[in-house]
Amino acid sequence: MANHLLNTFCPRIDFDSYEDFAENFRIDVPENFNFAYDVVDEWARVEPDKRALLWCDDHDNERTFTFTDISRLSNRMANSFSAMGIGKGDVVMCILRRRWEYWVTAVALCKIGATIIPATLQLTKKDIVYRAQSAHVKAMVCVDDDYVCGEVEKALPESPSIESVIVAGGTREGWTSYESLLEEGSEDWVRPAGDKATKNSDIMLIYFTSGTTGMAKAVCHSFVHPLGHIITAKYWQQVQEDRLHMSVSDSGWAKFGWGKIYGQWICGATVFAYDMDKFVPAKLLQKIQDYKLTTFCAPPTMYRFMLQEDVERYDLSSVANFATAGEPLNAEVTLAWERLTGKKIREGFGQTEGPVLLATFPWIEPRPGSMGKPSPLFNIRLLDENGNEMDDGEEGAICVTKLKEAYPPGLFVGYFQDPKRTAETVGGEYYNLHDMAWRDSDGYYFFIGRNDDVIKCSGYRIGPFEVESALVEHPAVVEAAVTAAPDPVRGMVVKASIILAKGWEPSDDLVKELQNHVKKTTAPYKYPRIVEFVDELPKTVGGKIKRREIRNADGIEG
Ligand SMILES: CC(=O)SCCNC(=O)CCNC(=O)[C@H](O)C(C)(C)COP(=O)(O)OP(=O)(O)OC[C@H]1O[C@@H](n2cnc3c(N)ncnc32)[C@H](O)[C@@H]1OP(=O)(O)O
Repeated sequence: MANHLLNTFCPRIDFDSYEDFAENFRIDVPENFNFAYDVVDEWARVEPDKRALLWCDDHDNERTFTFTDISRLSNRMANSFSAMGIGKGDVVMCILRRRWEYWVTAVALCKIGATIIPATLQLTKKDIVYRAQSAHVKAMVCVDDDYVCGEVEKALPESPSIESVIVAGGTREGWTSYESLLEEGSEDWVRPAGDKATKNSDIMLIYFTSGTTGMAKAVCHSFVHPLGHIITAKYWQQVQEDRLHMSVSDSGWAKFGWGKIYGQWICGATVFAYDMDKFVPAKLLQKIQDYKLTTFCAPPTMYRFMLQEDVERYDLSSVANFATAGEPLNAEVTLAWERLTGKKIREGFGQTEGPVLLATFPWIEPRPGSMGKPSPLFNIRLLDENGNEMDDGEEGAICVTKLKEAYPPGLFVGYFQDPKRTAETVGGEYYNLHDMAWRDSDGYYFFIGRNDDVIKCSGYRIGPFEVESALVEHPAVVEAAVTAAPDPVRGMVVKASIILAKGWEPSDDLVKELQNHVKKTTAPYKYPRIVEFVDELPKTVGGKIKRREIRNADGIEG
């Protein structure tokens, strides 16, 4: 029964051209849409043996889950979570790497109507406390990992809202075993009705993501969010029903939502998950070859790392479509990839705040350096700081406009319990992404850079203020400015310009010490890979650090 679900949500799914698609694609959002019942359980009902997930790791473990398996296991977990007192609107944070339990947990919480916070394994105690306190986290579900569980245990005394800690993939003293919860939970679960049913406006998911100032912001997605990813999966990644799709991402990132669950399952594709201990480019290439993946997506940095291997040695001919997003893809990379594999890489663009916004859709010939054209779900415009629309060839900020006319399905609905910031950001006519771009006369968009201080490095989004705060906690540092600096492999890296305290001298040892200090104080991926000791920092009259000046001196526009 091909495309059974897509046809339910979209009046039309086949198009003749990009123009036809841009004009006529539509999603009809059902009332009280719930991904767990309306997608997972629905596939289990109509095609019980349909494969949902093929999972493997670095230790010869491999498991296949059908939609029926995910449906039953999530029923069990929903019952166990409920027995632990987790109900509709409660918040559960998951640090599960790419373990299969993540999928079961996400679906179970969706069934209950609870809110999930996916988080990366690199979080420190401080990050966990901050998230637990600001979102009133009631339970933690974590992978059995000494670092992860250790940081959570350190965070518990300052996180009084956390009532339960659950460990997956092992057992630990003081932690409830995930396996035992699965065993104990009944497989009978009835979709709640009335007040207990989820509404489209309820919060399904919160991502914490870096901004320019302060700690990470809590970006809220409603229960409608998964539908927005139909565009991401079907028309950008071009996933195929019953074929394997792989997106490389830890479950803590929005990229996981983009590539490993929502749109893929709505399209009936099988998610391929490789729960790697560490990213080893050769092993990833081997998996693509061995499992004959049909569609593949990874951040540009991973393609750059793979290109340092002997790519020609691998048979990647099963892959019909390669995609990328997360940071700009250099033209040289896409050209080198095409030379070696015969396929171009299709770039997409978006943020944690929504599904794919611009992409090289199927009818569009990829242009090196371009991220493609707008998704039909969004009224994308390039605007100047006064909200005026820019012409072809002119630089403007990418904005999602006409929010008041029709709020696009999949776009975030605000910041958790922060109505002021929500109103300022998405409460008006348009949402400004603060990403600068220009458009050519054929309608292709080209990324220029951020017009704020947020750093994109190796596909990560890093707020300079968090790193500066970590640095000034060290006695050697009087002041620090954190900016992006270009890097051939990682795109950008974090650079710290530091004024030392009296009595401290620049040295390689001190650089290492400061880097390790940041790794311990804030998530390790944020540490400055370049450290420069300076006598003074460029400042405004008001004393604010002019990060832009440092960036420009390093050759970065904007
Ligand atoms: C569209 C989107 O949303 S994109 C998706 C979101 N982003 C991503 O998925 C990120 C993609 N990028 C990556 O995964 C990585 O950068 C990779 C795999 C490409 C490269 O990985 P690595 O170079 O090994 O590390 P990474 O960039 O994560 O940096 C983390 C650093 O902290 C270190 N580190 C990691 N965990 C810890 C820890 N618990 N304690 C101390 N140090 C740690 C790492 O060793 C690394 O330091 P090093 O380079 O000095 O060895």
